[in-house]
Amino acid sequence: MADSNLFCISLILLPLILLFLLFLITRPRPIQIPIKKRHIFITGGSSGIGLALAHRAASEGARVSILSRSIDKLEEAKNAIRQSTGIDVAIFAADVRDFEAVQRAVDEAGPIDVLVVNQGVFVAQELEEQKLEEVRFIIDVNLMGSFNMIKAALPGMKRSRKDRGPGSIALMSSQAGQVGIYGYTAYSASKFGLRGLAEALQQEVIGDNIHVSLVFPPDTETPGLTEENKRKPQLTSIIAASSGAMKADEVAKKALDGIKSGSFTIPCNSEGILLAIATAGLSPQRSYLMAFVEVVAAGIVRIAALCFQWNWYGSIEKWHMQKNRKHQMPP
Ligand SMILES: NC(=O)C1=CN([C@@H]2O[C@H](COP(=O)(O)OP(=O)(O)OC[C@H]3O[C@@H](n4cnc5c(N)ncnc54)[C@H](OP(=O)(O)O)[C@@H]3O)[C@@H](O)[C@H]2O)C=CC1
Ligand SMILES: CCCCCCCCCCCCCCCC(=O)[C@@H](N)CO
Repeated sequence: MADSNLFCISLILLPLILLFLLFLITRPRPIQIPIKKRHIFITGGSSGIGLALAHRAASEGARVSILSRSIDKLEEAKNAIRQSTGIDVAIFAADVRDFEAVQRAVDEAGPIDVLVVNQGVFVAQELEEQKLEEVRFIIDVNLMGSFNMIKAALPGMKRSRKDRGPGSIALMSSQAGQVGIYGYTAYSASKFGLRGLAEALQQEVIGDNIHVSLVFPPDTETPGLTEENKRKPQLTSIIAASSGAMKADEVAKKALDGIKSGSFTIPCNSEGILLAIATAGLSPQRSYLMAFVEVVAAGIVRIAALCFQWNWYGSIEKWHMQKNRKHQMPP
């Protein structure tokens, strides 16, 4: 009897002790990043997720700047945002691969409070089929382009922090930046790279009151995805379907809410929450409640992850079998 009482008490007490311990140690400390009346600078803001973010930020009362290459698409985006919100956004035509051009845009735009590094290109293909040129293009735009953007914006962001409150740098990764997916060797590498960049950068800029976020969307309905789908290995589509698809505006809402609440990791759907727990690793965590979930769910989520791999390798095996069968058929 006494034994079972003790068991019941520890069943309640142990989680509470763990929760309290995590409350004491989780770092960095929680932060709120206001958006209203602040300058938000969005790369790749002329299309898809970036455009949806620009819309939202403008309607929430932020001063918005968007940057991308095509001036026509920028003008079109500006007009669309003006029509739906009555607000004018500033537009900057530059290629993120060109540091000088990016620097000029940043200087002209003025002090940035929230930088959203969202530009990205994606061409899914088996590495054996993909030209090295295309690999380099993906790494250059997604990873080096993000370095260029941050290098250009950071000095101004630091300088203006004291009188302008907390700043934020948010990077658009992808669920393919949490787990490698067939057809995404180059793309996954570029997005995994962003995580290393973000984790290291957060330690470097916390002292300047700048807070880093990483957004991990699943497939999202955008002009970019439509283009990608024209030429995508079947297995890439099958595996990516494990996480379903979202609308650009839904992703933009998750991203903006995550940025405002200062989250380091921003998942976008329920599979994304599982992925975030499964890949928590040594990433910073501001919420002791999320830290609690990560600790308690780690084992079971690893089992779920292994089930997903089991399912994916099953699809790969089946696909190879079908391919071989086709090859053996007489003409
Ligand atoms: N859609 C999806 O399924 C998912 C997308 N993501 C990520 O979200 C981000 C946005 O994707 P999405 O909205 O679909 O993409 P879109 O292709 O719809 O838009 C991409 C934007 O980036 C700009 N851009 C592309 N290359 C450059 C460059 N070299 N310099 C400056 N701007 C550039 C484009 O304008 P322009 O071409 O005129 O330069 C455009 O504004 C990307 O980082 C992507 O990897 C993550 C998960 C899923
Ligand atoms: C522990 C359990 C985990 C469960 C969930 C696993 C699901 C993973 C699916 C990954 C999908 C990747 C889509 C990439 C989208 C993208 O970035 C492109 N559309 C852009 O090209």
